[in-house]
Amino acid sequence: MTDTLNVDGLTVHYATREGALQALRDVALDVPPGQIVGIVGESGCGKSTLINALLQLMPENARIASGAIRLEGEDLIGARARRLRDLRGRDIAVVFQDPMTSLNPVLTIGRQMHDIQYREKRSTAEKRRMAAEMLGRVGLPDPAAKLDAYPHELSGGQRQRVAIAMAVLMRPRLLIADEPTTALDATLEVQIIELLKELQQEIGCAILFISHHLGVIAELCDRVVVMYAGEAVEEGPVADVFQRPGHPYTAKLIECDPGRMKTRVAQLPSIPGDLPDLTDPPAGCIFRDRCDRAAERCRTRPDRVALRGAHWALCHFAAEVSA
Ligand SMILES: Nc1ncnc2c1ncn2[C@@H]1O[C@H](COP(=O)(O)OP(=O)(O)OP(=O)(O)O)[C@@H](O)[C@H]1O
Repeated sequence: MTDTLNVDGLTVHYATREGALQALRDVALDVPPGQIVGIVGESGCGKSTLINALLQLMPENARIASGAIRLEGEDLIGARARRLRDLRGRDIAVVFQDPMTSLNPVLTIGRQMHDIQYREKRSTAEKRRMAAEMLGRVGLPDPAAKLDAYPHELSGGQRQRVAIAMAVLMRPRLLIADEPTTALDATLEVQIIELLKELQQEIGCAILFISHHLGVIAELCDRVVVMYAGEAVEEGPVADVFQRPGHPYTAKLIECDPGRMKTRVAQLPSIPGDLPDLTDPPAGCIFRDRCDRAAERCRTRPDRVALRGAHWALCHFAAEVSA
């Protein structure tokens, strides 16, 4: 079956005064239909660059040096601007950390939910009914009245629910959720995660879920991709990756504070050292300078080492780390 999203060998550079900054190097990932794939990595690992590339909304100094991005087999990098607008308006929905990114402050919620159904052949009354029903589904009290409210009249949690309701109303093929719960308190976060799970099962879309929270990824996702300094360094089924990581970076994240897996602390554990300079990344393993296991061999670039099932890690010692 064709993957909903397929990213292959994606390399993105930013032009900077110091030279080309290699924000993504040879990143590959697949999101199969109906699955939830998580992406985890510390700040600067390239998550935003990846999302912008997926949406083909990149800053002027960005350049896709190589690779392919396919939505159900259709190449997005070569797609025309009009086709991309169509895809973004219907097939790819995004829920951002700050719901105001996707809500228009000067339009009522009802108007925005009406507009998002622009391609549906429904009457205005029917669209309004569908919108209210969706607001009810995401747990907003008094949904019909909320349609006449402006975004600033709602709380942050309510706005995020509206953003999710709007995304789901699109019935997208791919939903990209970019840290959608990071700004919310823990109780709300649980509710939003439950909601995403439920709606995903209902509409059957694939989800790419970006988060700093290892616990949330563990709870929500089928698979996880761990990113470090512009590279996907490990990927596999969530339980397998978190229980038996094959990359020392993943192992370190988990080892630094295993309690976080349960308590969902909002930040990734900090591990000693800094990200490498991406205008001049080290040859060989990208994690070498921060890794306890670094050896002479790590001066050469590791290949993917296959572990159990569809689990791999980009480390010469993956089999030992995982054991
Ligand atoms: N427009 C830009 N020009 C130059 N460098 C950039 C630009 N945008 C991002 N970068 C650099 O690219 C690298 C990846 O950044 P990116 O924002 O994708 O990471 P991130 O994982 O999303 O981090 P965060 O969680 O902090 O947003 C970083 O080194 C960042 O400084």
